[in-house]
Amino acid sequence: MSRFPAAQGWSAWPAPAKLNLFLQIVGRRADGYHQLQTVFRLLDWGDSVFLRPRMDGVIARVGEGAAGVAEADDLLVRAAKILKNESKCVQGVDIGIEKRIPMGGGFGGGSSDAATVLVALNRLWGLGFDFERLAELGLRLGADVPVFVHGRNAWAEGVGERLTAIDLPSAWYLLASPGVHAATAGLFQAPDLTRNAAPAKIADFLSGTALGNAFEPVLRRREPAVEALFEALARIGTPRLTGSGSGCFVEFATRESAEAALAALPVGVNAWLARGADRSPLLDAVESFTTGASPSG
Ligand SMILES: C[C@@](CO)(OP(=O)(O)O)[C@H](O)COP(=O)(O)OP(=O)(O)OC[C@H]1O[C@@H](n2ccc(N)nc2=O)[C@H](O)[C@@H]1O
Ligand SMILES: Nc1ncnc2c1ncn2[C@@H]1O[C@H](COP(=O)(O)OP(=O)(O)O)[C@@H](O)[C@H]1O
Repeated sequence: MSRFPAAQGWSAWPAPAKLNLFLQIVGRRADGYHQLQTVFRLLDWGDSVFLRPRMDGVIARVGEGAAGVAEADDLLVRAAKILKNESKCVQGVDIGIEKRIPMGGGFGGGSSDAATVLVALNRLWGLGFDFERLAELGLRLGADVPVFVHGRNAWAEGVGERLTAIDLPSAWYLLASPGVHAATAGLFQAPDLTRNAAPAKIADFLSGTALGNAFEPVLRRREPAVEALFEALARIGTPRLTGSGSGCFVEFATRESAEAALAALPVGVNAWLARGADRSPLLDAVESFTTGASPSG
């Protein structure tokens, strides 16, 4: 039984993971932040966020939360606080999470959790903010939050907030984690990171000429566990890094081929499968909520 049952007022909302199918750095802003070009692919797999509005104005995390993350630092809680401050809403909310997305793996779990809180609470509190406004608020929490708010696979520029929706072919992914936490800030500072790549076009990605990840060579040199994972995954396909790592993935056209690859991996590789999404399952949950049906709890 769920720890957050509908009978006790909880509603359940998906927070999908993402992959970066391509990532390069083309420059730097005056404040030092790096300007990227990347392709975000949303997955039909991720965390589950549970929300239960409360009338006393308190925002509280219920249950364990993301391992090792203090309540005040939790992106779930910070997203709810930003929305409350901006809207002057008098309501509060209890927040629960079933965490599946490994933290610090480049799968975007924290950012997606935050986006789900923004989008779902906007409905539950009846605020009527549009997605643009929610994405702007989300950007204050992290560069990956806006794509999760809009819920479409996207080509992204700027720090990841200038989004162009793109259609991607259906695909299955073998995801793998080497069990090391890649510190994003440190990797952006790495002297051997290529940060002046020639700008690519969406067509370069779609034709398959732009598929690399600028962090991949840096992380493979720094982390023996990442290099070992790449070598193991190379036996079943073409491994790639997501985000700033340390998570990796291999793309397959069908579920059957992904399952066969998973079965062929050496024992001890921490890998699992996920389907690429056409659009975020969060959008479906919000739309069914609008039409009067309650999301599953
Ligand atoms: C690399 C990407 C690709 O999707 O994803 P992840 O690997 O984190 O999932 C993102 O750009 C991650 O953006 P974001 O989630 O905002 O990064 P954070 O961990 O908050 O950033 C930590 C630090 O990295 C540096 N940083 C971050 C983003 C950026 N475009 N330029 C930077 O220089 C800044 O010093 C920042 O303080
Ligand atoms: N709800 C949350 N889920 C995951 N991480 C969170 C959360 N709230 C804060 N964090 C912090 O954000 C960091 C980055 O997490 P995450 O978004 O999962 O990885 P990545 O940015 O590599 O995709 C974590 O190491 C953790 O310190």
